[in-house]
Formats: sequence, structure tokens, C-alpha cells
Amino acid sequence: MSEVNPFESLQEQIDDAAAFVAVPDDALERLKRPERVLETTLSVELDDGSIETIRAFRSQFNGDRGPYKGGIRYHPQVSREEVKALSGWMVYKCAAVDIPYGGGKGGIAFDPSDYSESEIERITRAFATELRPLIGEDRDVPAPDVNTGQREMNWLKDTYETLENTTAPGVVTGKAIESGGSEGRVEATGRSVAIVAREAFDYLGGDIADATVAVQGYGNAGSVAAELIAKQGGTVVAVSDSSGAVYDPAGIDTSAAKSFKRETGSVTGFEGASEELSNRELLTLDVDLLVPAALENAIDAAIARDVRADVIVEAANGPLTPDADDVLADSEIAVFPDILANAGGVTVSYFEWVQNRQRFSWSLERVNDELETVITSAFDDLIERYEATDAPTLRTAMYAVAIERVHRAAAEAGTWP
Ligand SMILES: NC(=O)C1=CN([C@@H]2O[C@H](COP(=O)(O)OP(=O)(O)OC[C@H]3O[C@@H](n4cnc5c(N)ncnc54)[C@H](OP(=O)(O)O)[C@@H]3O)[C@@H](O)[C@H]2O)C=CC1
Ligand SMILES: O=C(O)CCC(=O)C(=O)O
Repeated sequence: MSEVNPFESLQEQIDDAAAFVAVPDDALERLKRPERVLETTLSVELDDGSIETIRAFRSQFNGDRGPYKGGIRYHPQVSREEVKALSGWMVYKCAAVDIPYGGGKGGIAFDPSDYSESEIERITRAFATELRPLIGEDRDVPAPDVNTGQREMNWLKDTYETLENTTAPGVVTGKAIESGGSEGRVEATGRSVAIVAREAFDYLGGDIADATVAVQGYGNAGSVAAELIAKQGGTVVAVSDSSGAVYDPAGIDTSAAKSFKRETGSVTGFEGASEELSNRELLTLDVDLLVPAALENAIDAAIARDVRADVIVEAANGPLTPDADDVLADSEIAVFPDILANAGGVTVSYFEWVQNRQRFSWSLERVNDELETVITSAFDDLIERYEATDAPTLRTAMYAVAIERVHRAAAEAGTWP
């Protein structure tokens, strides 16, 4: 994986869009940096009685459109620069789909697979204690990201409510239904990826039902995207995780592969595929659609030069380095950007938060219908801007839409020029 600093990638993406937005330079400078970053050290007792110290972060990038919003990641690669980038991408993602949030992101630098469940719970509750003064239903609302899910969100909410002596279900989203979660949140990120894939093929004059597809990363985002693309008729020929990739030109049963991964911990060894490949081989397969759904910087310039897919729909945040973006911009490959494609997660988080505030639950059908409306409307905004300007890429066009929305909110409030 490339060593590119993701925060510098974010800043480059904003610079690229600058020529296409009516925003003064001094305001643009503020749009490129987080408002504040918490860096803290958690001291947690392990099961053997020893004390471990672990670094943790929360970046609040911009709150002009609403409370800071974004996930919490557990991964050894988590760093200050990574959460700064991820929190910035949240700002422009929420603006791209026009939901009333700013952007934040947090993470703990550890590998949860090395720890017991009770250790992960103590680590999560220690982090929640550090976060308590910063978060709140109207202040900053965390959610799941890589290696976190309903379990961790329930612990965060419980710790916050205990310390605050209150009930505040909207302080985090992505909770279990019984703890105030929303129908459809688990599938929401993969669902928006599938919607964007369908719309992308339609826009380009094709049909997702005729597409062959490779998916890198088979966690929450990747596995659901693969299942829903297969439901739309697409043929998923390859999937991967950190153990490697599996391939079958006749198509992979995406749900069986998911069950196999749940049981064994990896996709490699899945008997429903005819071949095993490396992750690099998956990324350069001759398919119609490539869905990177793992981590940032998965595709650098060298890999980009070998990509043979016609379309890329980004499920992961920041899966392409800026150099890879440049290579693809000079090619015929259409890249549909992360801040639109994976925005289903935060959109249904918003629906969850609305339900929490109203103390009223929506049906799955209502959640999915409203998600469809939000994502297709943002897709239309993207295409309208792309066709109306000389923006060289879909990413730049989407950033132009999003940056203007953030700037407008700040300017109307009188905080910015
Ligand atoms: N969860 C959400 O709601 C949202 C997630 N995203 C983004 O989607 C991406 C994936 O997140 P999510 O699905 O939640 O995370 P998960 O932890 O559920 O899954 C991550 C997947 O990526 C795989 N992976 C990690 N490293 C590699 C690698 N080098 N090569 C191939 N696969 C790899 C993991 O493999 P293994 O299982 O072997 O570790 C796992 O299958 C991230 O960029 C995240 O920020 C974006 C919006 C919302
Ligand atoms: O659901 C959310 O609030 C945020 C999800 C997230 O972290 C992301 O979109 O990258």
C-alpha cells in the first residue's frame, strides 16, 4: 500500500476544485484544515492485569453545516494525518448529498483482532470517556467505520449516557436496533455504492446487469455492495480481503462468500471460486466495474496504469492516490468518487439521528426509499455540474458542488468572507 499522506491528498483534491468554485482564496484555505484534533492516550487494563497505552484521535474538521459527523476506525494504521483526511472527506461527503452535518472522524491505533472482547470493550469505553466533552447529539456524532460496528456504538452511547446522566440515543449512529439504531444502516454504505454503480452504467450508456465486477475488501461496505450489485444482475467475478483474492469468471455467489468469510475470517479458501489471486491482480482484472472497498491509497499510479476496468465506483474513502487520479483522468476510465458513492452510510446515519430525535422509528422501506432519493439526486447534481463546466474529473465536479455548499453556509452565517 502506498505511503501517500491522505491529508495531503484531501488538500490536493480541494485545490483541484478551486478553479471551478466561486469561493475566495482565504475562505478556501480554511476549507483545507481541521478546526481541531484531539490526540489522546488511552491506558487500559488487559485481561492479564497489565496496562497498555494506546493512541487515539478525533478530528473535527468543519461544523458550518451542522454537527461534526463521521466514523470511528480501529486499525493499526490510524494516525493523526489519517483522521484529519477522513474528517475532511466527511465534510464534503455530507455537503455532496446535502445533509445537515459537518465532518469529523476518529480512530484508535490498534488491531482489535489481537484483543479479547472484554479488552475491546474497555478500550472503547476509555475512548468514550475521552470523547465525552467533545461529542453530543448537536455537537459531534460518531458512527462505525473500519473494524467497528453496532457493538462498539452501543458501548459508546452507554458510556456517554452514564457519564452525562441522561438519555441521548442520537449521540452516536450505527447502533443496534434495540439500542436506537435504524433499519437499513448496516447495509446503507453498500446500498449507495450499488445505486451509484447502477446510475453510472446508465449514464454511460450501459447496464449494470451486463457488467462483470471485482470488489476489493469484503467487510461491511464491500460485501453488501457486492451482494446488491449481484441482485441488480451484475456478475461479481472477484472479491478480496487482507488475506488475498478469489476469482471465478463464471461469477461468485456473493452471499456464500460472505458466510464463508464470517465462519473462517477470510475469503481465501472459498470453494465457490475457481482461482486465487493477489490483491494487485484483482485490481487490474479485465472487468467492467472495479469497486475498491478497503482502505485509502489502495490504487497508486503504477496500479492505475494497469487498471483495465471501464468504471471505478469508490466504496472506500480515498482509495486512489492523487497520482492514480491523474493517470485515470488521462484515460477513458470513469471514476465515481467516494464522497458520493459511499455516502449511503452517513445518509442513513442521518435518518437514524432524525428518528432518535423524534423518538419515532421508520420502516426499512421508508429508509431505503429516502436513501434512493438522496443518492440519485446527488448523482444528478454531480452530472449537471460535470457537464456544465470543464471540470476534468467527476471527483473535481463533485467537490465543486460540495465546497460551494460549505462556503455558502459559512458566508451566510457571517463567519467567512
Ligand atoms: N462502514 C461504513 O458505514 C462506511 C465505510 N466506509 C469506508 O469503506 C471502507 C471499508 O470500510 P468497512 O467496510 O466499514 O470496514 P470493514 O472493517 O468492515 O472491512 C474492511 C475490509 O477491507 C479489507 N482489507 C483491509 N486491508 C486490505 C487490503 N490491503 N487488501 C484487500 N482488502 C483489505 C478487510 O479485510 P480483513 O477482513 O481481512 O481485515 C475487510 O474485508 C473504508 O474506507 C471506510 O472508511 C465509507 C463509508 C461508510
Ligand atoms: O455514518 C456516519 O456517520 C459516518 C460513516 C463514515 O465514517 C463514512 O462515511 O466514512
